[in-house]
Amino acid sequence: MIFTLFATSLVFFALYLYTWWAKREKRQVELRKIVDRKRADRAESVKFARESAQKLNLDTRNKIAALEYSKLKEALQNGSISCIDAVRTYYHKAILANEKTNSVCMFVKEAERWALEWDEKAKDPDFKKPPLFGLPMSLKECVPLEGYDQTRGFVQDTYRPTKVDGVLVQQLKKLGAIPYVQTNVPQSLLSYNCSNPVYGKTTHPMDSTRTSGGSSGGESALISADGSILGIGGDVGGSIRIPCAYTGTTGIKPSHLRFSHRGVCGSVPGRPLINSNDGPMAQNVDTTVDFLRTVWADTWITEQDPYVPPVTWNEDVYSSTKKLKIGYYIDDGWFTPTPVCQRAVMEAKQILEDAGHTLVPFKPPKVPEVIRMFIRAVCVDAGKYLSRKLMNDIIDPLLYTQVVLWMVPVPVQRFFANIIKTFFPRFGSLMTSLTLSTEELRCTYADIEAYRSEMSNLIIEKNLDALLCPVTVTPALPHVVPSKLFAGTSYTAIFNLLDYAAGSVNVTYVTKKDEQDLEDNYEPSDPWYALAKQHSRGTVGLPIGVQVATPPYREETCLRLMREIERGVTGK
Ligand SMILES: CCCCCCCC/C=C\CCCCCCCC(=O)NCC(=O)O
Repeated sequence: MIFTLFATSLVFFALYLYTWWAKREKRQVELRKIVDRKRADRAESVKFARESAQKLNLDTRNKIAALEYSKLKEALQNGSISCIDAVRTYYHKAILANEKTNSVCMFVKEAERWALEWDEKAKDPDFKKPPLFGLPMSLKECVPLEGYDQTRGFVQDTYRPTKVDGVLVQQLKKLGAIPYVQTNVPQSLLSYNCSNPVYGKTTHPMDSTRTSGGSSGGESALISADGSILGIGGDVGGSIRIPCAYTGTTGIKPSHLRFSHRGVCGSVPGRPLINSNDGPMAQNVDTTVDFLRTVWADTWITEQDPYVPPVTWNEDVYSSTKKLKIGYYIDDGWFTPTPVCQRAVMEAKQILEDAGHTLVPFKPPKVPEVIRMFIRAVCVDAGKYLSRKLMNDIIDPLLYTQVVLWMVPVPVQRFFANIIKTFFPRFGSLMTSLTLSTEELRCTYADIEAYRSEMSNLIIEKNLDALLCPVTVTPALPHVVPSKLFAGTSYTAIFNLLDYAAGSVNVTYVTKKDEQDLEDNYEPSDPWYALAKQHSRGTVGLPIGVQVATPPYREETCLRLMREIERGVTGK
């Protein structure tokens, strides 16, 4: 009797599995067809951009291509170059960068028309040019742009073009900027590599076996390969700062209420306490400053979205010469960075001291706890939203490790956590991070609020204006590693949890001596350290950034210090 019952259950289970598998296979075939169609559309958009770029004569193109941001802006303002010529030049530059890095999702065809319309308006002698007049700008794929998909790397979200521009894009267009290209992201956005089944894998401009970072990895690759002068990324755990640090570019994640979130689709909708934000990415700090000074010049954003407080650009704070007190750390007590990332912080510290600031050691409290709270609150529902979407899609192989972790039921993770803690304590502790219940989640939200208070008290008590620390624990990693080494985001994630402003600026490049230090002084005491060590080999010449962070609404202080570090490094 028991045997019959068991055998029947087995048959039903096998049948259920087979039906599930057959349904999924059928869906995969449909999805692959969609991918083929989308890739053909992309090829068509590249063709369009190439033909448009070819209409520009070579001399003009070379002249415009050589202009740095401020000169390009000035030339557009004084009319020595036209908007259409600027767009065609940047179509050309992005095509070249894309051939090297696969960083472009779609060229924005309308950019041509918008440029011609601005040029037409500029013929009127009474026309007052807006401040970003004619400036070509790249946008991360998930930034809402009317008529274009925001797929976040999911095939199921292709051919669902956004109906209305996001508030930031509306403002960019009003200010005269011309979005000309959408850039690539990792599937789900919740990763710091950059690959998805729709548009494929974006590579680092200096080493194609490595990632340009993520999730704003299309932006960092395009900007670093000189295919864009200014772009918009997004960041919920490091997605602007890590790609910048990997590629030698610069960017800032403002505290989240300095921009509108209306219509913006992050990695997990309905996430109250871990705040993502858009932010500028560029080749240098001055460009990001100029951009933010322009978009925060007035309260236009607040007028469109009353949830954004009317906080405008504070030039006094940015231009202040007051000497500041800065807390610095090279190790957060959760993940010791590889030697080169520590050296970068010490060099930035020296630069800031030479500029007259006071640098004091600082230890952020409870970082192992912070990373657990972060993972719980960033996933919100223990990964259900993401795993459902992924199961209904073609899953990018570079995301497999993370996907498996989201799929293992939380009670099973909890059951094995204690056993795993005995031989891999850090992983074991994160195995309790996904939430088991609403009650646990509520408690974590309360803990995050308490942590914000604790940090505020510390910063006030120690009279600190800013913090200086690594961006992440290694130089740019091979494509497959970030999904295994998500624990390495503690240096960036903490500032999303705190909702601080945080930016990344390039300081140095990996040297042979750094590689020797890695061999001699970096102990691979657990599998994550072993991964970090193994994949930091062979990185001589790759850029390394540092991070500056300030409490909310002090973006101007953050940028001032980033600029001072940059000046100390480049002499310009
Ligand atoms: C051992 C069990 C662990 C559970 C599974 C954890 C899965 C990893 C979850 C979070 C990793 C966070 C990586 C963050 C990278 C940067 C992402 C980002 O900023 N994205 C932008 C956005 O989402 O808008």
